Amino acid sequence: MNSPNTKSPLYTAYAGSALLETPLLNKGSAFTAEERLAFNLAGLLPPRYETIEEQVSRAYLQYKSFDTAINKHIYLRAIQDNNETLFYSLLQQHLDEMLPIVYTPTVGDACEQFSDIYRSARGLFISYQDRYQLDDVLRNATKRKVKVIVITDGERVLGLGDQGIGGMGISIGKLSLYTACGGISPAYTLPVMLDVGTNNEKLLNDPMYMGLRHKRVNQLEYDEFVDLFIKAVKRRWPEAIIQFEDFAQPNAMPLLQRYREQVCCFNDDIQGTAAVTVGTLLAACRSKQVKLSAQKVVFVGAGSAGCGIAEQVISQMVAEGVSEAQARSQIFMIDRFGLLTDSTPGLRDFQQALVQSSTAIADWSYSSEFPSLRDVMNCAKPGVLIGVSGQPGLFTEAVVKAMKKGCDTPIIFPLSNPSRQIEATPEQVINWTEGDVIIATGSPFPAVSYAGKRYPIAQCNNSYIFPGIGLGVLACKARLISDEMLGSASKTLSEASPLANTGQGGLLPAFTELAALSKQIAFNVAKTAMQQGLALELADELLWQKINDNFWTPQYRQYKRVSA
Ligand SMILES: NC(=O)c1ccc[n+]([C@@H]2O[C@H](COP(=O)([O-])OP(=O)(O)OC[C@H]3O[C@@H](n4cnc5c(N)ncnc54)[C@H](O)[C@@H]3O)[C@@H](O)[C@H]2O)c1
Ligand SMILES: O=C(O)C[C@H](O)C(=O)O
Repeated sequence: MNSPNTKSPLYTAYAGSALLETPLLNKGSAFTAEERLAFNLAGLLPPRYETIEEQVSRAYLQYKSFDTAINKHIYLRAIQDNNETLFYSLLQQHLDEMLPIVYTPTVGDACEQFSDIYRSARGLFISYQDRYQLDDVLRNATKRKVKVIVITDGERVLGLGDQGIGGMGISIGKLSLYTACGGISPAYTLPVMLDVGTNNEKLLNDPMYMGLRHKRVNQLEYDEFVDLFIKAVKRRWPEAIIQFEDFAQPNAMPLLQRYREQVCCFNDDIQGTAAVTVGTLLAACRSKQVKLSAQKVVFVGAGSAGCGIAEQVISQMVAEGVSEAQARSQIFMIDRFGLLTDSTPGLRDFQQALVQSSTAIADWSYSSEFPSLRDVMNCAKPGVLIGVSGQPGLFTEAVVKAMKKGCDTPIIFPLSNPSRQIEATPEQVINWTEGDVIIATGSPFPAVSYAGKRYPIAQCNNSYIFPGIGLGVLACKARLISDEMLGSASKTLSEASPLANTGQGGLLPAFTELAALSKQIAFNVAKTAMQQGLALELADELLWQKINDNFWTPQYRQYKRVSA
């Protein structure tokens, strides 16, 4: 299929009900009289011809008639499975209102209830049983070229743990954002769920559960399966970007390390999160007129996201001129048992470089084996606090007040998703700091009013980053995705901060500006890839042209009939 975005007519052999049942092609009541004749649609549609704007108005009315977020989600997914152009047109016109329905927080409910609310299949469910027929499975997916794959095994969905096959909701949701915010045509995207079983007893005992009903396969079996999948993708679509999404901690980093030099891939929870958080931190520091390298930064949750962000913060501090040792000494990672130190047992590889030395904290006073979050607040006096634990309520009033006592205008980012897993709500943080705080969350929260002032809440979510990275990689045909390319996305985001640029407005640009921002991120990411020899050398003008050519917008094209 040609890019559905070009103005030329689209030639298709589909006709009659097959055409109406193909969501990428279906126009419903917008098929013209001429098309209805040419494609044997007479009698299959109500007589009136409608524009996409009229269809969007009706769909929005219907959307509004649902009271609960999950029912709205189910309704939108049904439109997506019926008519993708209409779905994206509707989403684009109501982006602020509908992103929380398509994506976090509602996507968390959709994953938890995946088998209960299941209507129709989308994407590829590849089960462990299919491991020796992956070429056939990928061939079944689509005849088209696939450019972006979002893959999950559903083991750590947001902060909701193992959701087994329900993780597919995340792959679908992320790809919806690739299209809505990064302009990647839905024709070229593929959500994938690798079903290796689940350790979630509730799901294993649920008669509705649609995934494999056994515990997750062992590590050797798992690694072999993922490897077979990556190799099969390489054979079928050698240029596709693979985005790893919501893998649990024991697999997230090892998979990234194993494949990042072999295929064009990235892990959104490690690298996308690091890029968006450093970009947002830079904006916060700029609006406070301080340097990130002058801050002590505390993380609650030393997992994939926390350690990924920490390493990127260190790189940024080094870029600002401090030594790596100095930068590392300013990072405090807290996990279940307290601060990670060089005497903490059982640390994972990626946590070991992020510990505090026992000598550095020798004069701290604390009562348990390792300093608690509160102890760290009192003793280190950090300027930045980041929550990526998936555990609600960890930023207590005492913790936030202790932090405020030790610094001016703390920067506090409770990033755990979905909303109900957040470490402290924006309202709590603003009350406890008496409004003297810079805050960003991972899920959307409404603005807070405090003492006559309105505080918009920035959503420091990966969705600011990955659509632009995908668009840039596709435009320049980058072979790999480097840390520098992610750093360039971060910098572009920070430069777009209304608060840092003007002293007013949100810390991050509105989601409605994401399409323009994604194009700018794409451009800068592609330039970095070229400088590193990872992509085609293109003149700026040609690169912009490729970005714009790749940017799909939801408009109907005129169809012409070709015989089958
Ligand atoms: N930008 C974003 O919005 C964004 C991006 C990525 C992840 N997240 C959120 O961050 C959370 C973690 O994601 P992850 O990929 O790092 O998961 P992970 O499982 O790799 O890490 C979570 C870590 O938190 C630790 N933890 C659990 N309870 C704790 C406690 N009481 N105190 C301190 N630490 C505790 C765990 O031991 C683990 O190391 C999730 O809720 C996810 O939704 C948000
Ligand atoms: O999915 C999101 O909203 C961000 C992040 O990938 C997460 O896992 O929370």
